[in-house]
Amino acid sequence: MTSSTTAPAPTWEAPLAGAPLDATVEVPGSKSLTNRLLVLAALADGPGTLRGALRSRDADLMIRALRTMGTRIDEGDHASTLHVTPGPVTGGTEVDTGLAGTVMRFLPPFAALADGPVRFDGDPAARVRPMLPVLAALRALGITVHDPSAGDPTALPTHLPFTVEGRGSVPGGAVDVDASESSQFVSGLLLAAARFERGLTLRHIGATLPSLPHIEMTVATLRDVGVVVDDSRDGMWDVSPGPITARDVRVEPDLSNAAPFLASALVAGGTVRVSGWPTLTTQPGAMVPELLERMGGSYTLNDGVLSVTGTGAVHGIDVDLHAGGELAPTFAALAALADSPSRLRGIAHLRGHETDRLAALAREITRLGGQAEETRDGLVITPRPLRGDVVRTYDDHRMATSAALLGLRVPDVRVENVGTTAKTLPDFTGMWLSMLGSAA
Ligand SMILES: O=C(O)C1=C[C@@H](OP(=O)(O)O)[C@@H](O)[C@H](O)C1
Ligand SMILES: C=C(OP(=O)(O)O)C(=O)O
Repeated sequence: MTSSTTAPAPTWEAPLAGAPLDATVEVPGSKSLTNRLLVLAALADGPGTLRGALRSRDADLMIRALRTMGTRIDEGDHASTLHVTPGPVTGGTEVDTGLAGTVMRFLPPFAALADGPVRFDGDPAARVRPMLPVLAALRALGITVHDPSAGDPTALPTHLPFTVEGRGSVPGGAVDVDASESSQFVSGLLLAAARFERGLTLRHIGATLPSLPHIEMTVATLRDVGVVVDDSRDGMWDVSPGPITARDVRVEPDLSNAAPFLASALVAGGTVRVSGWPTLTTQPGAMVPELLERMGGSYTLNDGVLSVTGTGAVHGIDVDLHAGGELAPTFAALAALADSPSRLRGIAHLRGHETDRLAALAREITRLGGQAEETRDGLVITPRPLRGDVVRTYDDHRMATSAALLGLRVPDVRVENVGTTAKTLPDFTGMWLSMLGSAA
């Protein structure tokens, strides 16, 4: 008898926490900072260096894309040290965005500076992520953006794939953008704007603006390299034309990637520490300690070491995560393990993330026997006794890490395609196991 059944995808058995935790975790560099600093280094007035940079799929896609557009990037003694030598931005090339929002949204404005066409494409899952606002802004600035392989090659593409026809310079000026689906539309335009002849006056015209800390991160990284940015009016940014100063910078650890590790202390009890925690940061992960405290943990920050301690009790929360949507999968998993209902609000834009995260979280929590419902702009999660099953991850690194968090308490959670964590954290399973290995 022949069978056309394909073998089930291998799954990773999420380990149960056998005892309270006592672990210190070293989290690699921030994805958001690494990919901003790489873009700015590639546009700078001389060679610069990133230290403690993230090396993961998203960062490596950014490195490859910048190299293909004329930037030289060499590894130093350590893979996380990157020496960046800018060159003229070259076209006649292709950029693979993978599933990286930072690559697909930050690089089209950069490619507008190229001396020829730059074709963008990515993973199948990337082809449904929103792109129109940034492409419409480029077109309004006089840049041709089109898909030569489309039925109407002059139409403005709404999604990947597309081609940006660089002409060697961008006049710049004033433009509107609707960034209600992603702050990355604003960040991408601002990052290249100092190299536009007249700079850029950008106005957000949408009803809501998610991920403000990430826009503040863009403005702060621009100011750090000498770019003049006026953000004194709400929803408006004015970037003056001028040089971008080459620098030698250290990248902060990724606080959003620290979140599932710190949250483990609440689920398993005990203490989890993350070293290198900045006292001042624009990362939305800065919200994590206070949110964990509201859910039953306690924390201290001493000499750059953040320690979160839990008792195993997790309380429900009503929280607006508009400013830090990328934290939602971690908090949804915690909510499913809590002793009272939770509401996560302000995160409608998660429907355009790596996957439709609201649908994916509701579906997977329900699959384990939990109760999770989508609302217009978030999730309502009512704790129920959970049972093990395969958790689908939909190419989403944060679906995988949140499934691991559930697996600390729910026996027999098997995580489909845990390798998807390589998007931002290539050694996730090793780090997770060593956190548990040091259980008291
Ligand atoms: O600019 C950035 O580095 C990011 C901005 C946010 O995007 P959205 O505003 O699309 O949520 C965030 O979720 C993403 O992980 C990283
Ligand atoms: C939304 C995320 O990623 P991206 O940068 O691909 O948008 C994320 O990391 O949670």
